Parts: sequence; C-alpha cells; structure tokens
Amino acid sequence: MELTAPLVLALPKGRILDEVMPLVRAAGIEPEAAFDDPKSRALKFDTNIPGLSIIRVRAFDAATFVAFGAAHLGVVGNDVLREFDYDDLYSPLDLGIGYCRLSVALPNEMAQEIKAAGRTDSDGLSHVRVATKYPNITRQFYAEKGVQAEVVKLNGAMELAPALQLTPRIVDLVSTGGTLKANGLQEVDTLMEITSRLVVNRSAFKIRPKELSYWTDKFRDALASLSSKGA
Ligand SMILES: Nc1ncnc2c1ncn2[C@@H]1O[C@H](COP(=O)(O)OP(=O)(O)OP(=O)(O)O)[C@@H](O)[C@H]1O
Ligand SMILES: O=P(O)(O)OC[C@H]1O[C@H](OP(=O)(O)OP(=O)(O)O)[C@H](O)[C@@H]1O
Repeated sequence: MELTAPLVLALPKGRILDEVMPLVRAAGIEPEAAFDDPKSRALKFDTNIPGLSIIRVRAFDAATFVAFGAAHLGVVGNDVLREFDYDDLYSPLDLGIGYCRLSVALPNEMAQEIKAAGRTDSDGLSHVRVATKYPNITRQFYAEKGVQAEVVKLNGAMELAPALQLTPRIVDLVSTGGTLKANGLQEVDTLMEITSRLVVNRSAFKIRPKELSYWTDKFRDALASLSSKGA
C-alpha cells in the first residue's frame, strides 16, 4: 500500500446505507452528487475531502475490500465480521445502527410443538439441515451444542426453504419479524445480536495511524453528536 494512496471508505449499498449516511455526513464527509443520483452506475465517488473516496459495495464485500486493504475503512455488520473472521479487520467502533439478530426459525407448527414441550430447538438432536447465508456461524453454533449442521448456503429468500422442503430450519436475520411471519415461520433460538461497526484495515492502521485515528475519532464524535440530538 503506497503511503500517498487516497483513503477509501467502503460503504454497504443495501438497507443500512440510509442509516450510515447521516453518520458519514456528520463526520464531515460529503460525497460527490453522483452518489445520490439513482441513474448513476458509478461505484467509486470522490468526496469533499481531498484524498478520501467512497466505494459502494454489497454488505459482505465491504468486509472483504477492507480486509484485503483495497479499502482502508468501512462499515460492516458484526454478522459479517463473525462469518468471515478476517484477522486483518479491526473494529474500533460500534455504530449502533443496522440492529437485527441472527436467529433459527422453524415452521409455525414445529415451533409451537417445541415450545409446548418446553424444549429448546436442538434438544435431543445429533444432526440438522439448515438453509442460511451464514454457514460458518451456523456450523459453529450447532457444534457448540454437539449437533452436526448440514448447511445449504443461500444468498437470500431463506424463508422459502422450509415450505419447499429444502431444509426444515433456517438461520437468518430478523428485525421486525415481518418476513418470518409472512412466510409461516417462528424464531426458536437466537445466535447473536447484530449492529454495524466501523472497521479499519489493521496494516493500514499501522502504516497510516494519524489519518486512520483521525477518521475513527471523527466517526466517534459524529456518533456522539447524533446521539445527543436524539437522531
Ligand atoms: N432486517 C434487517 N434489519 C436491520 N439490519 C439488517 C437487516 N437485514 C440485514 N441487516 C444488516 O444489514 C447488512 C446487509 O443486509 P443484507 O445482507 O440483507 O444485504 P442487502 O441489503 O439485502 O444487500 P445484498 O444485496 O448485499 O444481499 C447485514 O449484514 C446486517 O448487518
Ligand atoms: O424481520 P424483518 O424486518 O422482516 O427483516 C428480515 C429480513 O431482512 C433481511 O432480508 P433483506 O430484506 O435484506 O433481503 P435479502 O433476502 O435479499 O437479504 C433478512 O434476510 C430477512 O429476510
């Protein structure tokens, strides 16, 4: 990584972008107009800060860009951090946005049977089939209970899996619970609580400590200032 290379901030383009941008702006970073132009196909944007650009990528890829040093800092959910477990990612700041949880869900009837019997989902099981976007977290969660998880990896619409007999169980993100309900599913266990974090590439932090500490502090101040305004 060249010392003079511009800093790159990786932002997730999906649902958390709307929650992230007030923080980015409160930290004093204003992207060029194309960033807010829905017709623009650009993926990298200059900002009002010379030497700082923004890339807009898929949520999982934001972690990858930063972990490999292609971006220097970024915003990533701790679901993604746990799933990839990249050594080179340092996450100094919980941004308190993008709250959701990662849960096991089953069809209503099966969930009700388990609850009525006062059992937990994995009681008495040695093997489960699960559809999820999070194979590593899922395998680890079941392994800790002594259960072997056979994972079917999906990238979205996990909620279809039980009704279509792909797998009886899913492990997926839940926020309002609306998607589970609309698909006849109920939560029976929670693997982790999730919020988004500011992440920094560890090597970049060693090589460019002043700049990266400056931006970490700016985000910390922006968070405090937005919280004090009740935003
Ligand atoms: N329902 C939700 N409520 C709040 N935060 C969520 C929710 N779903 C996901 N998140 C957070 O937002 C991140 C991105 O969400 P998700 O993986 O669903 O991507 P997406 O917005 O659908 O885009 P992609 O096209 O990359 O899949 C997740 O890693 C998680 O941290
Ligand atoms: O509890 P809720 O508020 O209904 O939110 C949960 C849904 O949000 C996420 O999907 P998203 O909308 O990001 O679409 P995806 O399936 O493409 O990931 C997640 O995978 C659930 O499907």
